[in-house]
Amino acid sequence: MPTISLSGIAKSYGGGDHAVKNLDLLVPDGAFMCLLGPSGCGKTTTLRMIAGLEQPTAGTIAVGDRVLDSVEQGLYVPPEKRGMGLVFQNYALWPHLSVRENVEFGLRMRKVPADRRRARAEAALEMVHVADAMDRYPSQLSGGQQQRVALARMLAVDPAVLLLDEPLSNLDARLRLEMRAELKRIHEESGATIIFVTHDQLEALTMATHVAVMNKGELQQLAAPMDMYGRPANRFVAEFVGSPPMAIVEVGPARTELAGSLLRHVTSRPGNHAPAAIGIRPEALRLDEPPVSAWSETAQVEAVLPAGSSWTVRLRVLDTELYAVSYTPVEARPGDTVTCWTDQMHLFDGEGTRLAAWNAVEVSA
Ligand SMILES: Nc1ncnc2c1ncn2[C@@H]1O[C@H](COP(=O)(O)OP(=O)(O)OP(=O)(O)O)[C@@H](O)[C@H]1O
Repeated sequence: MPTISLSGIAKSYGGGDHAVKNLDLLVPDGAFMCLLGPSGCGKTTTLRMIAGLEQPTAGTIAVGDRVLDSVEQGLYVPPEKRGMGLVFQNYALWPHLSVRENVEFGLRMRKVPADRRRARAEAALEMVHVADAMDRYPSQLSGGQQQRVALARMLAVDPAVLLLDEPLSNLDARLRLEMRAELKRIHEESGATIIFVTHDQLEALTMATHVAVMNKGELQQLAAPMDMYGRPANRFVAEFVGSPPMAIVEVGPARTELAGSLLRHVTSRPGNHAPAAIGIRPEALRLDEPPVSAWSETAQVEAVLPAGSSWTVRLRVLDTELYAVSYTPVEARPGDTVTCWTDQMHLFDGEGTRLAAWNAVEVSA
């Protein structure tokens, strides 16, 4: 299926505030696109408009040359004629139908002959690893299995576009992890285009080929996951993507001692102007021997929080608390004085936009 394009899409409900504002988005053929953002940012509304479940109040949605919505031309294609499969957070399986019958349901509606129906349902259930529960009823399955059956029901129809709205939200941590890997495999095997709504940045980073971060109905950035992490377009994306979040140090006129120290380092390099804020990711704040070119300060260790494979350390650096995350064991104890350093900072201007180029300390990711 060709590229899905949204141009100038807006949506307001009953004349109220805009749930989605002037959205331009290209979803390339075969992409795994995650719409990521906090609750209420317009992700679900965007997905529902692509599905045809909501009509935009302005703009155009097209798949290749085929226009699905055009407010200007008064054009609207209903959901069943869009050739897209949908799975929502509250996946409704028919309780009176067996797993197999549930998965065959969509095929039956499309008048697929019985033998082919059976084969495709079985293949889809194999794909999501619930084929052994084929003859059970939904009430006899765990939440995770039900979720997989909902996915199989959609996959059996073999849509070129899969639209998924927080489909893993009801699963426990282990199943979520398993299903993420599963969805990634299904995407690679089927070649389908997937649009996936989530507010979980880890989910987006681990599965997507493209991440679209939204806030307050507006697209903040569209990028490949690691680019988004390494080069966030603005403060919103910088703070939303990454866990623990990036520390942002304001560099206003009444600045903290830490801000002053960072600023001296930044502006000591030729060509660097004073930013309005400086961001440091916890994993970029290091506690080992600093290279000469890095910014460094002495710090007091306030707390060490081991988490199995990583150590989070709360530090007091001059007059400010900062968190460092280390993936090698931290020997320091509370009360110790250590040296912390970084050579990876993100500089933001007064509008919150990340300053594009910052020589010598530009994040390499
Ligand atoms: N049917 C509706 N009627 C009125 N307002 C709505 C409707 N659906 C959504 N909204 C509003 O539109 C905005 C965007 O909602 P939307 O559901 O798209 O956000 P979201 O990012 O998917 O959030 P969540 O993660 O909580 O589902 C919100 O302010 C919401 O209150």
